[in-house]
Amino acid sequence: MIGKEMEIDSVRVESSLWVGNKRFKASLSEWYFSWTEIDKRNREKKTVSVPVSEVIGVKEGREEIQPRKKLEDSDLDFTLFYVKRNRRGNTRGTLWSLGRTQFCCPSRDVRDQWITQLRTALKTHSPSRPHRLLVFINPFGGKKRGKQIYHSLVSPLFELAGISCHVVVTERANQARDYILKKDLTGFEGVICVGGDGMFSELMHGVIGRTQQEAGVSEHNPTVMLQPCDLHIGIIPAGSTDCVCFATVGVNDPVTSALHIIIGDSQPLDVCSVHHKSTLVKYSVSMVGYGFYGDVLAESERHRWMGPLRYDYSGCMVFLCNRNYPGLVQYLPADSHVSSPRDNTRCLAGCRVCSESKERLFPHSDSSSSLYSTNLSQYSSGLEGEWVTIEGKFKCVSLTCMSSSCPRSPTGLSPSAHLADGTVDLILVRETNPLGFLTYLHRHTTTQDQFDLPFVEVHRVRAVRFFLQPGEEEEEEYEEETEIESSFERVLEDPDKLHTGDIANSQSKSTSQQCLAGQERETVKSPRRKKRNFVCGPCCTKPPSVSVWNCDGEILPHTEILCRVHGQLVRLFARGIEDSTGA
Ligand SMILES: CCCCCCCCCCCCC/C=C/[C@@H](O)[C@H](COP(=O)(O)O)NC(=O)CCCCC
Ligand SMILES: Nc1ncnc2c1ncn2[C@@H]1O[C@H](COP(=O)(O)OP(=O)(O)O)[C@@H](O)[C@H]1O
Ligand SMILES: [Ca+2]
Repeated sequence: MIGKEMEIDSVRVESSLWVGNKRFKASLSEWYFSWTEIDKRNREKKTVSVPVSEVIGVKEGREEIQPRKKLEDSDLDFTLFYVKRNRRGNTRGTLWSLGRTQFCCPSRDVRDQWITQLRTALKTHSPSRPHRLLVFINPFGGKKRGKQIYHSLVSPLFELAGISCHVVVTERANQARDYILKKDLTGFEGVICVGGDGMFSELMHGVIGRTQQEAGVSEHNPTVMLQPCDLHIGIIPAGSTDCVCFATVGVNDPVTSALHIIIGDSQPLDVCSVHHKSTLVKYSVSMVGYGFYGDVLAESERHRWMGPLRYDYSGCMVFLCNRNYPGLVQYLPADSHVSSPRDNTRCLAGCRVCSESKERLFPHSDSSSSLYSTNLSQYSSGLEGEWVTIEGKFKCVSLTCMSSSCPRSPTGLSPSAHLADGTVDLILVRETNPLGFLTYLHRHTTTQDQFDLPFVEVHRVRAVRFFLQPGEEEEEEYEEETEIESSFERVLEDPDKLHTGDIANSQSKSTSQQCLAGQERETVKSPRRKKRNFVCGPCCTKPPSVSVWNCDGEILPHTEILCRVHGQLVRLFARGIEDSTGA
C-alpha cells in the first residue's frame, strides 16, 4: 500500500487515476488493465479494458508517437500504448492502430508503481513477444516506398515496444534468402520482410532451407517430412499484390502488421514444395498457377516500371489472347470429411479446422518441436494413395495453400481454403468462351461463387502432378516426341508407376487460336521452351500451347512439376483474419 493511494495484492493492483479532468478507478489483474470513470457522486460509469497481451508499451510522462512528441507533463504522468481496433474498411479483416491514454497519478510513487507493475505484467503474461528482429527492406518493391514505410510507420513502434532491430536494405534479389541461409542468426527471434510476396518468398526459402540444413533433412526428396520452422516471419506489406499479408491478417496495413509482430502473434502456414524430377524447384504459400496466371506474370515482368498496375495491364493483354493449354493433371485427394473447398466456411483467427489439423499433422508430437526431428521417417511420405487423373485443355490450373485473398480479390482464389490444415486447393478452369472466363475472373471480385460454373472444378488435395500433353511436336524433336508419347501413355495406363521425371520436357508446335485482339494467329513453331519460359514475347507472338508456372510471383523454369503440401511448416507473426463483420 502506498499511503492509501494504491492497493497492491497478489492478484490485483488498484488506484485512482485521472485522464484529463475526469477521475477513474484503474485496476490491473492478471490479464487486463481497466479503468472505470467515477462521477462526482462516486458512481461507476463506462469501463475501458485493455488485455495485457495487447499493451504495446508504457512511458513516463505524456508522449505521442507518430509523430513523436513530448508534451508538457509532470512527474505524476504516464502514458499507456496499446492495440486499438478500428472500424473496418471494405475488407473483412480488422485494422489496428496505436491506442494511447495519458494518466495522471495522485503521487510520483503511485506513478512509478503503475509503470513497474504494468511492465512486469507485460513480461510475465506475454512471453512470446520478440525482443530482437532481423529486418530486410526491399527498396524496389511495389511503389518503392519500403524504406519510408519502415522508418516512418514501423520503426517507432518497435522502439516503443523495446524491440531492437538489425536492418538490411537489400541491394540485389536473393540477398535476404542468402543472409538467412548463411549468417549467424543467434539472438534473433524473427525475420521481417518489408516488401511484397516475392520478398516474403525469399525469407521463407531462407528460413525453410536453414531449418532443414540444421536438421539434416533433404529438401529435394518430395516424400520426406520437412522439419517445421521455429523462426517466425513477419510481413510489413510494401509490395504489389501483398497476398500473403492480406490472407493472413485481413488487411494490408503496415501499422496493423507491426502491432501483430510486437505482441508476438503466431500463425502456422501450410507450404507447397514444387519439384521437378528429383529436384526441389521452389516453395509456395499462395499461388502456383499455370495458364492465365503464368502468362500474366510473364507479361507483367516486362512492364515492371508500371509498379503494381503492371498486373492489371498484363491481365487485360493476356485475357485478350484467349489461350487454352492442354495438359494432364493428377492429384491425391485430401480427407473430404474434414472440410471442403465448397463448404462456404472461412478460415478466421482461431480456426477450428486448422487447430484440429495439428493433431493429424504431428500425431506423435508434444508441443516441443525437437521431438519432430527424432523420428521423421516413421511418418507417411505424403504421396501415398490413389492418384486421380484429369486430362484436357485448361484456361488455368491453380493451386493455393490459402485463400490467396488480396486487394484485387477480397475473397481470393479459393475463399474457403485454410491457412494451416495441411491441404491445398486445386482449381481447374477448362477451355471456355471469353465471356465465361471473364465471368469466372469477375467473381473473384464479388461474393458470387466462382466455382459454380460448368467449366470450373475445385478439389482439396495433398499433392498434384502436371504433365504436358504429347503431340504436335516440332519435327526436329521427333525422337524426343516418341519418348514423350510413350511415357504419357504410361501415365494414363498406370499413373502410380510413373516417376514425374519420366516425361521429358517437350517442345510444342503451335496450333491456330483466335486472339480476341483481332487477327487469326499464324502457326508459329515454338523456340526451345527453356528459353521461352524467360523471354516471354508480347501477347500475340507467344507460342500458344505451353504456358509457364507462376509460383508466388516467380516464373518457374520447368513445366512438368510435382507439388506436395507440408502442413504448418512455417510460422508468421499473425493470427489469421479477425472478422470485423461479426459474421
Ligand atoms: C475482371 C476482374 C479480374 C480480376 C481478377 C482477379 C483474380 C485475382 C486472383 C489473385 C490471386 C493472387 C495470388 C498471389 C500472387 C502473388 O504471389 C504474385 C506476386 O505478388 P508480388 O510479389 O506482391 O508482386 N502476384 C501475381 O502473380 C499477380 C496476379 C494478378 C492476377 C490478375
Ligand atoms: N534490392 C533488390 N534489387 C532487385 N530485386 C530485389 C531487391 N530486393 C529484393 N528483390 C527481389 O524483388 C522481387 C520483387 O519484390 P517484392 O518485394 O515482392 O515486390 P513486388 O510485390 O512489387 O513484386 C523479389 O522476388 C525479390 O527477390
Ligand atoms: Ca491449407
